[in-house]
Amino acid sequence: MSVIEVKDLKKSYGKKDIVEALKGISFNVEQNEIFGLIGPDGAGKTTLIRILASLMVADSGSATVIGKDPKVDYQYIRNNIGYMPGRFSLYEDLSVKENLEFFATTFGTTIAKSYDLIKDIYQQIEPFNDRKAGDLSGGMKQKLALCAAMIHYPKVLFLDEPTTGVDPVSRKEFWNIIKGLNKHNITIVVSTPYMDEADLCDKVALMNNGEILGIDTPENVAASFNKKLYAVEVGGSNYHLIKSLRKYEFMDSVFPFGELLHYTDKRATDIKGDLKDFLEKEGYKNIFIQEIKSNTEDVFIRLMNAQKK
Ligand SMILES: Nc1ncnc2c1ncn2[C@@H]1O[C@H](COP(=O)(O)OP(=O)(O)OP(=O)(O)O)[C@@H](O)[C@H]1O
Repeated sequence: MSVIEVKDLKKSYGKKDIVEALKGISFNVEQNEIFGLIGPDGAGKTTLIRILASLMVADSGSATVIGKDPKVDYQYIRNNIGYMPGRFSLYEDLSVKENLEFFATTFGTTIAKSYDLIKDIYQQIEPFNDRKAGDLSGGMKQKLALCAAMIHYPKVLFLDEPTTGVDPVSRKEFWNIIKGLNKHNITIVVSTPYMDEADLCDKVALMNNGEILGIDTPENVAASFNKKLYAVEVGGSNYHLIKSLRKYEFMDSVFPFGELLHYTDKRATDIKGDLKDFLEKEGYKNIFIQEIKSNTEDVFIRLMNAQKK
């Protein structure tokens, strides 16, 4: 049996202007997996996590978490899962230690009893034990929130965008922590809008607009891009370059990717020479074209474009 089983889950908001936040989502999460919900703002990640954490009820479909229905056995679910919401939800005017003691008491436990589980993270914030939570840095706040979410030895952890707005170094540290939780037999569902974090998960669901566009290991997702992909650069305005490439009769797709453009062609052959000729005729100089490996973001953009059609 999977730790989480979700089947055709639907949820809408509003009465007049209805927003379909989840349009029939299905997936399973296995024991000890780090399962990533990857998608932009509004994809439905928070709604999904809140339903699974028993904080919201779905309109239809079914879900089980550790074998229980969050709608029915919500007390059991709440006692056995950890939930870290997207926005900092601890008491800003309580100190680090007071916050943790508060959450420990709520679950009938103590910091000492949970120390083995939280120690790797807690040791990083312990020097600030007496500091008010509101005065911690963004990264420290996240670590405190994670400790609080784990204080009762949960079997499943739901982390809703834990790294959003956190600096890159803290983001990396946070992921090291998440990876380290594996040894404690904790199954983790983590949502993120950052595509590069997909590679850190065991399995990912690519979400957009209330739908799952694909579920697989990050390696298989990246490999599912079944076209030759090229990086194109001319050392000038990407805006004009996109406009030129969109005129090219063999253009299949083109989109900005950092400083470069990512381009696919309707032909399966190596088109570097032809494309360079075309761009030269368009008046470009210093043309750089290289075949590259696709990543999760390339696949995501392709799937989103297909979803729009
Ligand atoms: N309480 C609400 N009332 C009306 N619409 C809502 C409500 N909560 C969410 N929505 C809408 O439902 C959709 C899914 O939102 P949700 O918060 O689940 O997505 P998300 O992927 O977590 O994105 P975000 O990072 O923006 O929270 C969005 O269109 C959002 O505007």
